[in-house]
Amino acid sequence: METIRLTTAQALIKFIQQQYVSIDGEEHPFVEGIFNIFGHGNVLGFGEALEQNPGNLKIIQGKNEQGMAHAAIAYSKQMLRKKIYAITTSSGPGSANLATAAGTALANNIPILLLPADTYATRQPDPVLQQVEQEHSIAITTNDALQPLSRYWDRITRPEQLMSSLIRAFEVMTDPAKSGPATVCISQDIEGEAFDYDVKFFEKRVHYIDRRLPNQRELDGATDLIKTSKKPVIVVGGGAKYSEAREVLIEISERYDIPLVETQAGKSAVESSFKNNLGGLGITGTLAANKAAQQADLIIGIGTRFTDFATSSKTIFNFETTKFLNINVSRMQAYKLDAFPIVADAKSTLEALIPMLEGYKSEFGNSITELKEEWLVERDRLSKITFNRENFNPEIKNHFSQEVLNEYADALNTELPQTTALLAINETIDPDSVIICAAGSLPGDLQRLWHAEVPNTYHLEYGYSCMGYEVSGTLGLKLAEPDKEVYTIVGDGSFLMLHSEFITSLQYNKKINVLLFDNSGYGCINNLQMDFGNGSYFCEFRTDDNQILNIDYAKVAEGYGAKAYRANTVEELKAALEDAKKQDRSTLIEMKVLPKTMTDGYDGSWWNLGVPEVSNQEGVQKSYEFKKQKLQNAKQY
Ligand SMILES: Cc1ncc(C[n+]2csc(CCOP(=O)(O)OP(=O)(O)O)c2C)c(N)n1
Ligand SMILES: O=C1C[C@@H](O)[C@H](O)[C@@H](O)C1=O
Ligand SMILES: [Mg+2]
Repeated sequence: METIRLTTAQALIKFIQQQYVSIDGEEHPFVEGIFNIFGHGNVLGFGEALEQNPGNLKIIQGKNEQGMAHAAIAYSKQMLRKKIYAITTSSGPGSANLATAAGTALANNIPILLLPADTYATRQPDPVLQQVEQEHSIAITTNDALQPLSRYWDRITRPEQLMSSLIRAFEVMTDPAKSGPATVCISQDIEGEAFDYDVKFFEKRVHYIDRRLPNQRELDGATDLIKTSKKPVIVVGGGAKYSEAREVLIEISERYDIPLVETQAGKSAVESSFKNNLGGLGITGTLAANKAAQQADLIIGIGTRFTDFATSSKTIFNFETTKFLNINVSRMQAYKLDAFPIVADAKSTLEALIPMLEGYKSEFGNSITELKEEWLVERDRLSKITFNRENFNPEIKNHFSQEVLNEYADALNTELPQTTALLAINETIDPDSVIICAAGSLPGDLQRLWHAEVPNTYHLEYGYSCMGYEVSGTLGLKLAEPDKEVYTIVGDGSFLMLHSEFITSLQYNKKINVLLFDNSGYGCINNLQMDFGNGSYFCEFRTDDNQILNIDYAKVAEGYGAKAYRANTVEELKAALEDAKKQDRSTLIEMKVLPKTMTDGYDGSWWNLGVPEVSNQEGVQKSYEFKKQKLQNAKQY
């Protein structure tokens, strides 16, 4: 056997450069690059291996392990899971910082390769710097915390273990049904230990991402269900986007009058202007989509996990009469809601189904257009909200008095409502630019209001809805879309939680644009607590003497070296957006927006929250009674 003597880290770096994927006949390398933050756990092993043999890998120094992993997730998500970045971190806190990102990748089914360093295999220096110690087991390290957050997890304590481990990791990451984070932890002494590796291990390896085809039984069952339904509705989930099913979704919808409604992950699989696209479903959905869903006697879930928030899946449908048909590459997902399951690729399934439905028409007829038009009137209204200091009735009603709203207007020196600002942005930025968001009130506003007219230009991380994904993710977006403008849509809370990769974007000249909506608080959570009968409690950003915090975020951005703008009117905002397009370095536009001016929920969408069963507050008691009533008609599982 021909062998090559390499350290474990050298072998790993050599191997990942030889991994290719083949999709629809196109082949390319799977690993684009590697983010790093070096510490004592990885600087010698991984650092040396990368310095000696970076090959074509793009090497990027991150500023926070979670942040750089979020950038990697966004890159992979935007590349429709066809390419990834790997991440090398030190041990202990460096790897612990990956936990949030691993969860984000897992919840969203996004492949990334996490390579945290681990404690010593020899245990000689134990406890090494940053090693935690448990009384009941010496084998547990910080990296065990990543096990439940990884789709694949392994610990390398011998150089030769690397071979079988990496083959498994890449098999998992390149399988659409299992895709998610692969975590390979490497004992830091083993990173540098050498072994005579079989040269075959380093030969080019192609992972075929084939489209799984539906079988005849599945197709017949689906045809029967659709043909016997009067009002079927298609839920376009993330799987439809990854499968690039745009054309077939439009075709089935147009030919058979079947409305499309979108999840956060599915939005922009089909452009918003498509006549039968009714927009977002669920608690953050549109009036049109939720009305169609309530009328439906068949829900066709395509590549959706049916999360209850993004689809109101357990409450919005009529469970006495509505049937479900799920098309999903994951058997686990396809089983949900007692559906008739088709375990197959979305695009291939629709291609096969379309001719089988010949002669069918739903009973929606013109009502799809009517629902859409009714919603567009509402959207237009939301674009024109203006504040006044006497009798302003915000979208989120009966929470703050006029006095408190005026206090915000004075403290933040603004009269800008959130929906007005957001729709001005939608109007001003180029349609092929890409926006990203993850948490707070903005995802709801976006799912309802944003018109994405170019496929794959709406990037929402709403599987984990992780604050801090937004700015970090935009760096990954720019790596995936180097020729487009990319925009972070972010609240002040999320910005404060994590924005360290903004600096990385400046460092490597990867221009991103941060659009910061500052309402001085955790606005959506404040809405939740007050909606359910509580007071305003620790969700506003107020000082001990009750003053509203006013942070100069533009100055913060300038301090980093970015071009910054302050825009508190629509005119200022539009001018800033136009000027930002001309810049070649990262920009930040700070908008002070009034609280309670985000969108509210529409009829039919409801969210099961942990409302206290007993409370002295009348509002809480009423909320609990309402919940009990709602749960009577909700699906129990
Ligand atoms: C990492 C993380 N921690 C906590 C939460 C819970 N959470 C969701 S939204 C939110 C507040 C968001 O505030 P901000 O970004 O200012 O947005 P706003 O709601 O004010 O528009 C919190 C604390 C979360 N989603 N992610
Ligand atoms: O708790 C939450 C409520 C949602 O409104 C928000 O978007 C999400 O980030 C969250 O965590
Ligand atoms: Mg806020």
